[in-house]
Amino acid sequence: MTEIWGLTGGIATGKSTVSHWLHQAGLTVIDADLIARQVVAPGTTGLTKIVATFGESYCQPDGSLNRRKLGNLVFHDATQLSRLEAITQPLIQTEITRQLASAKARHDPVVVIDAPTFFEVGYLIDLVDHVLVVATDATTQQQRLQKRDGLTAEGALARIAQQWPIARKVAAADVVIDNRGTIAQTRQQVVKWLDTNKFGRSNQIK
Ligand SMILES: CC(C)(COP(=O)(O)OP(=O)(O)OC[C@H]1O[C@@H](n2cnc3c(N)ncnc32)[C@H](O)[C@@H]1O)[C@@H](O)C(=O)NCCC(=O)NCCS
Ligand SMILES: Nc1ncnc2c1ncn2[C@@H]1O[C@H](COP(=O)(O)OP(=O)(O)OP(=O)(O)O)[C@@H](O)[C@H]1O
Repeated sequence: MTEIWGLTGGIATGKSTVSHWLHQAGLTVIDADLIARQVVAPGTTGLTKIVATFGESYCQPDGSLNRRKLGNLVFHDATQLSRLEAITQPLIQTEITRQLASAKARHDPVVVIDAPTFFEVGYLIDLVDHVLVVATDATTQQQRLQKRDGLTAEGALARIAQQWPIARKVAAADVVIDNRGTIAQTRQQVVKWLDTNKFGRSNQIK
């Protein structure tokens, strides 16, 4: 029997950091952000549809998607974000469902679906047994996002505004990892969660 967990949080609250440790500990991780990139790689129908919808100017000279330009458009305009999601979400959903079926067929004991818009997309909640949320306060979130992605305050706040507020995600969580402190403090909480549930090998986390 495969136990399935959702892993989510707000943009830049630390999902990838935690997800990386869960992978190191031997859990099967389905990474929605990675899948979202794969379904719009050069040569895919996803990219063809994006170019047909938003225009050739959203492609770089090498034929790949101009992610920064498209991000600046859709994260400032909810209508444009909906148009993009209408293209990408069905493709992402199909691939997540396929990877989950493979993991179940292999009898993987624990599968984690790591998705930033886990609650927002609606369908993922029905696939999992429990949800783990990685959270920070709003100021820390904004500071880390600006630093990581080289964004202005306005650019960071626009991206944060496209998701559920982090407090709403925390309220909907079964387990919350508090990532306001140091990386070491967060790692300690993840190790405790793994050990308490007897999931994977927490001593493999680096
Ligand atoms: C708009 C795009 C091209 C911007 O690319 P960029 O490389 O700048 O960002 P990246 O994809 O790494 O995402 C960074 C973060 O933005 C946030 N984000 C991404 N997509 C969305 C969305 N549809 N709604 C709200 N937040 C989002 C997430 O927190 C994500 O972790 C890209 O985010 C995209 O294609 N988004 C639509 C696909 C999607 O819904 N992805 C979420 C996976 S469930
Ligand atoms: N406890 C921490 N202390 C300091 N920096 C941190 C901490 N946790 C994460 N970071 C940094 O904050 C940034 C955001 O973390 P991360 O990329 O893991 O977030 P995310 O939730 O996966 O973001 P996204 O939604 O954009 O995919 C990264 O640059 C990461 O190195």
